[in-house]
Amino acid sequence: MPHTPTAPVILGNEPGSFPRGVLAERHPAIIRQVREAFPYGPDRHGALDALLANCTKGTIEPLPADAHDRDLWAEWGLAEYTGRSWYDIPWLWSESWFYRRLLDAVGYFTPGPWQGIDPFRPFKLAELDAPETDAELAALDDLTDLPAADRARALLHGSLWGNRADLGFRLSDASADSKEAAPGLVADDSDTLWSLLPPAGAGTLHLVADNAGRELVPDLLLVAHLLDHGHVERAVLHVKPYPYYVSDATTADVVDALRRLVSAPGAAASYGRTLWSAATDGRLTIRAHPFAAAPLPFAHLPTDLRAELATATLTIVKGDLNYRRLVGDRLWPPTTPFADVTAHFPGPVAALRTLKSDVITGLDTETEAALVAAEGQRWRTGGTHALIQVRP
Ligand SMILES: O=P(O)(O)OC[C@@]1(O)O[C@H](CO)[C@@H](O)[C@@H]1O
Repeated sequence: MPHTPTAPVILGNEPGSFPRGVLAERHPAIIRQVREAFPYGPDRHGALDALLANCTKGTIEPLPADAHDRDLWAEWGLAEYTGRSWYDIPWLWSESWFYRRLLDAVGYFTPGPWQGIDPFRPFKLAELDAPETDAELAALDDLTDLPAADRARALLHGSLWGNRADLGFRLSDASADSKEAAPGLVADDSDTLWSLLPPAGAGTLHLVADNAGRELVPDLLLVAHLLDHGHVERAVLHVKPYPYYVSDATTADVVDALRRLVSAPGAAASYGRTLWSAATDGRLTIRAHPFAAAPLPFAHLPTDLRAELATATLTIVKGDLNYRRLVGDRLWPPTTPFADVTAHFPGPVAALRTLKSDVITGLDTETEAALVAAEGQRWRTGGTHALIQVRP
């Protein structure tokens, strides 16, 4: 019998816990920011007021009878959680539900003037247009003279640390921008990662993207390098089908990032052109599967997506939320082997993640002890540590 490890699912009801803070403070802050960012009329303000009351004090309510995705949410457990407090059900579920309901409140799915308007777009664009993005793109010129393998490693680290502070994280943590990245990684399987992506590889990379802007740009640069240097023949970029977790990338965000790259000075533009032509000839495809915004762990991948990922040479899973979905949003003992908790995944998988929630696996005993001695449990959520974990 294979060993199937398990641990308590994270809920939002533990007083003083990080998840409870997200439900009780971060979500109201996000409602406030979105409200202030658009000239919504009284109907939208009323709907945002109702959501604020519901998500902090109310219970999970059914979707309207004509909701386009009623069947999906039924499959994803809505009936089981209806009538229960947002705090008492799996945190992963209530967070996804928040973004789904926020989009309802701003009219994203309703025929009318606000249909399809991304409520997070002003924040995403501000980041893409920021001087820091210019500086990051200009730094690519310095990589040009490096041997290709060193450039690849630098781009891998760019993609990893690009995850450091997503916009949702920054809304409730004013110091997130100024935090120094810890020098070391808490786990580093990058040698295994490179062994799965040798030069002259003929396979397909799947990259499950996380945030737009300053995370997506380095993700795209890494993909461009891997395509350009023949590590893979094709790449598939998985994005969200609708705005989610404030800064998660959608197709529109990929377009913005690509346009930013091709119009940049210096080396950045040639990465952009590589990607643009790969998209044009089918070597780079974008996928926005509904399951990308599902409130469930990847152990519940639907059949079509499971079959697709089974053919991948490697799937790179970016970011904190995708890590939670990959290993299961549970309070694992930190030394639980990463290979055990990802055994369900249909092919080789790599996680690139900065640590922004309680979930962690795959640490060795010494690393965990050193982190606890230095920081108590703050290292789990502070966004200053990172990992590269691979299950071949
Ligand atoms: O997936 P990302 O962008 O790296 O992080 C998402 C995040 O900010 O949102 C969750 C709390 O809302 C946490 O899992 C994590 O801190």
